[in-house]
Amino acid sequence: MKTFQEFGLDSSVLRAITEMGFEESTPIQEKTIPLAMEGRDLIGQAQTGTGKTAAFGIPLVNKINIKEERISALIMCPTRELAIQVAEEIEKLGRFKGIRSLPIYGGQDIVKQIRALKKKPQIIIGTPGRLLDHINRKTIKLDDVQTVILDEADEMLDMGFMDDIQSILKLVPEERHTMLFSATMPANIQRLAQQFLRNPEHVSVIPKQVSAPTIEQAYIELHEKQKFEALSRLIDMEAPDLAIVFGRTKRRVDELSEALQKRGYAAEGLHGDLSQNQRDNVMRKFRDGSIDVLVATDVAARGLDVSGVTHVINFDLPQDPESYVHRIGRTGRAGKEGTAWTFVTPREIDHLHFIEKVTRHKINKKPLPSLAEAIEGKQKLTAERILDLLQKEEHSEFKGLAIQLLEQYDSVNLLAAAMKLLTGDKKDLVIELTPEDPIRARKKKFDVRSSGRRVGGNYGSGSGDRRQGGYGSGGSGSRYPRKDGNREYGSREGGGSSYSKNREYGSNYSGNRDRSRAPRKSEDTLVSK
Ligand SMILES: Nc1ncnc2c1ncn2[C@@H]1O[C@H](COP(=O)(O)OP(=O)(O)OP(=O)(O)O)[C@@H](O)[C@H]1O
Ligand SMILES: [Mg+2]
Repeated sequence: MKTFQEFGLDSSVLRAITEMGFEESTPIQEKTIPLAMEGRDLIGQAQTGTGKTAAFGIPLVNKINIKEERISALIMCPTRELAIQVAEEIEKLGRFKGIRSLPIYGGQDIVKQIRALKKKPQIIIGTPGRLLDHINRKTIKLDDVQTVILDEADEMLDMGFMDDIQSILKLVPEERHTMLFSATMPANIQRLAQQFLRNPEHVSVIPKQVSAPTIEQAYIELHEKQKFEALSRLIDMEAPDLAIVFGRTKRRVDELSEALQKRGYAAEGLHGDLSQNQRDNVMRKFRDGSIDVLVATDVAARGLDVSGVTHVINFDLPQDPESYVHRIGRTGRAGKEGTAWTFVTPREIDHLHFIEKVTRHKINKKPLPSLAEAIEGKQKLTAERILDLLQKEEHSEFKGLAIQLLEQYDSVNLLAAAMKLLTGDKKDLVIELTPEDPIRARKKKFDVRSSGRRVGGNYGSGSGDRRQGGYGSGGSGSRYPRKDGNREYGSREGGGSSYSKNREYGSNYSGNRDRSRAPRKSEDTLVSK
């Protein structure tokens, strides 16, 4: 791999890269940085957690003229959390150069944003809904934008952001540098690329499989009713540092996070019906480790980079292979190991096979963890906690009492009783979750296709165009059942502006659906029951 010195970057940018602890470039960075520095439009695809943010961030900050007092670059992201995170990375990369960057997303006080915009940032990192809102208010002008980056481009398309992106890009000069990035590039991304990019270079570093090889993947076949018990056993057994548990709907996430709390786990939920404050709090607690289980809808599936996530558990099977790839990609990042477990009900097995086929990776079956294994795991953890405290020598105030007790009781029994108390077993607490419908795949046409030319390592699950706004608009062709207004396929963002209202997902907009994801065409492989 190349070192960053070899790219001919500005010394202030190199300094920032060094401070961030990056020694060598990752494969996607090695390929895209030189091309981006030449100003080539490109589509960049690489596995989750392999540094795509810096792959576009480094050439971008390198290029920005700090004397510029107008917005010269725009990065668009599908969710607020991702916009915040990407903005932080850009900030880090640009700090020695003195670059001004600003995240702009829904749910945050717009007046505050307008005030921050007066400081003349050169780079804006935003979610489409709120960006449009500012454009409409004329608080953001795009006439001088020279570079546009769409992070998680396929997701933005899939969420029905196409109109918003089109409206935004119409206001950006045609003479510009445009780049798209994602770990997954379904064939329909071609349409977006044709429209927005000029003679793009396809850069793909997807070796054989779409998911990072550092992720150990397994599934457990079980019935809906067994899921909660299985989850708590898994957590006890595996003792994750940090885990993300994905649920299908907001209701699921609420019920599940509450249930986990009742059982004594430090868990909280994240979905698009929470206020931005709540969302920020949950993310902060997860990042600093004050909670260790994040229960989330697909709002957390894309792009989020939290170090220390050792486990991803798909409590509910994801809707499509892309979602699977991104969800499990929250672990096993930057070369670290990770484990991804997926719960599959018997009726969903076909869908799981479809995911395996499209992602070109066999997912091994594992047995349901037994109660004995769970207990053993929990006991081990308790012992570790005790030994940890012993080493830190933070227990002196209990020594007097310990001596007294040991004079009267047997030491083994005493310690065992203390451990039982510490282990805090609340297994007798009965938890009942509202069941979710199974996801089912259509029997025929499991072929992995793409329309015409492949986009890099495209695995082409979505061969058809996805119409916009199909879901929730009353059409009968939706592949998702409509009866459950609680569904969320990833909270997207919206700014509460007039045009984004009926597609507002991220804020407190009361619509149950978080996004109007379009149905795939009939020849596609996924359908609802
Ligand atoms: N050259 C590098 N050396 C070491 N670590 C790096 C390097 N580049 C990026 N990283 C780190 O790797 C992690 C993953 O990077 P990033 O979030 O950009 O991945 P990604 O490819 O965008 O993943 P996703 O597809 O999930 O969005 C981050 O913590 C980032 O700081
Ligand atoms: Mg990313």
